[in-house]
Amino acid sequence: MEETRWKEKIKPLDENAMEEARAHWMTVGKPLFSLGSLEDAVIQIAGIKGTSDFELRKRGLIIMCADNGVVEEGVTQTGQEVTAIVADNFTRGETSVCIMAEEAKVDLFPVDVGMATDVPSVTKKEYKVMYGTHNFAKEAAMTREEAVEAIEVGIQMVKKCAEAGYEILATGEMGIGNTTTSSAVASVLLGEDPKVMTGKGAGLTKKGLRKKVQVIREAVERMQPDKTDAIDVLSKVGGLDIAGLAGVYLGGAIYRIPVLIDGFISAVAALVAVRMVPECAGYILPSHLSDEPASRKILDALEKKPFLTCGMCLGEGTGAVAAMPLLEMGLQVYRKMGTFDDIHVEQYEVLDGKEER
Ligand SMILES: Cc1cc2ncn([C@H]3O[C@H](COP(=O)(O)O)[C@@H](O)[C@H]3O)c2cc1C
Ligand SMILES: O=C(O)c1cccnc1
Repeated sequence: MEETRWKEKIKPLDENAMEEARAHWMTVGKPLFSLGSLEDAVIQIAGIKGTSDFELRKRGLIIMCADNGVVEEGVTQTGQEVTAIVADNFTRGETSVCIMAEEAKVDLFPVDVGMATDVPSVTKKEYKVMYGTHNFAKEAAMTREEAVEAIEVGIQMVKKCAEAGYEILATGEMGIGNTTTSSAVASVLLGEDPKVMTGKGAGLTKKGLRKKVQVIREAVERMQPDKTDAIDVLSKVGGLDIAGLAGVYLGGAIYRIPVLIDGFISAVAALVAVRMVPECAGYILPSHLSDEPASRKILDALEKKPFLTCGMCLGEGTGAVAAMPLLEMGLQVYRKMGTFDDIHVEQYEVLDGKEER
């Protein structure tokens, strides 16, 4: 089983480093626990990195780009040529996430894991699994082997980033039709009705949304993906971008780099990764709550509480990139702020960090 091979490479979080970070927060001269989940994130990242003394200055965003055969069914507002246009624009600084990433000092790594056409500025033969998936309304989106290959591409990308010294990674995707595949995968994995798990994606009329739900429902009923086997679900009704991102989460756990979830699609990929190898969950951090209707359910299933809730639903990694400066602010308070002793504030009782909040 592929999962066993990945699982063997993942170690548990470093409890000592987390204990040190937790204890340090208790000395920082501010109301205890007052930076909320930013404090938890710093503690978690200490566990990931195996030290309570770390920086998150070198930041990367891995953007998985792929096409989805199911767009033939009329489940999107634009054609699949948009995937290639936006992918190319990632390399010119001309997409929404490029502009946000410049502000947040995040480097972009767009990857063609399966676009329908080659985009010379992005496509590399070694990462391209296939030229778009098949239409899952008619046949399985891809073979099991192709899904695993896309997962391996994600792991490889993280390896490269680890070797280049990246300290934190964000996930992003570009692929017209990928909210359809994400809703299909999520409804199978969570055992929910496709209607509950499906939204308008990049924009659909009410009629278009009804069609999208119907296409997902019929495909799931016909192909009967095995909900206990995430790779089966991916290959029958998923996408190469989701598979590639699942690999990025696994890679984060293997190479001990924190990986931020972006929006709906990226959260579904995190769910796939965690269903394959539950041990990778500790290496994953949330960012925002996407406005796609099923996002809350997916983050709940992952037991991740988003830092930001501002109704974003853009994809490309925008939500994950938006959370980076916030995390950085929390980290710099942890690193630079004086202790209660330094600022001459006496506490009546000194707590050890194990108290209930
Ligand atoms: C111009 C444009 C830029 C985008 N950037 C991200 N997405 C987002 O929309 C797509 C998913 O929505 P759907 O499933 O409805 O196709 C993904 O590519 C996602 O990243 C975009 C979509 C468009 C149209
Ligand atoms: O939440 C997302 O990631 C999202 C939602 C709609 C369209 N594209 C991306």
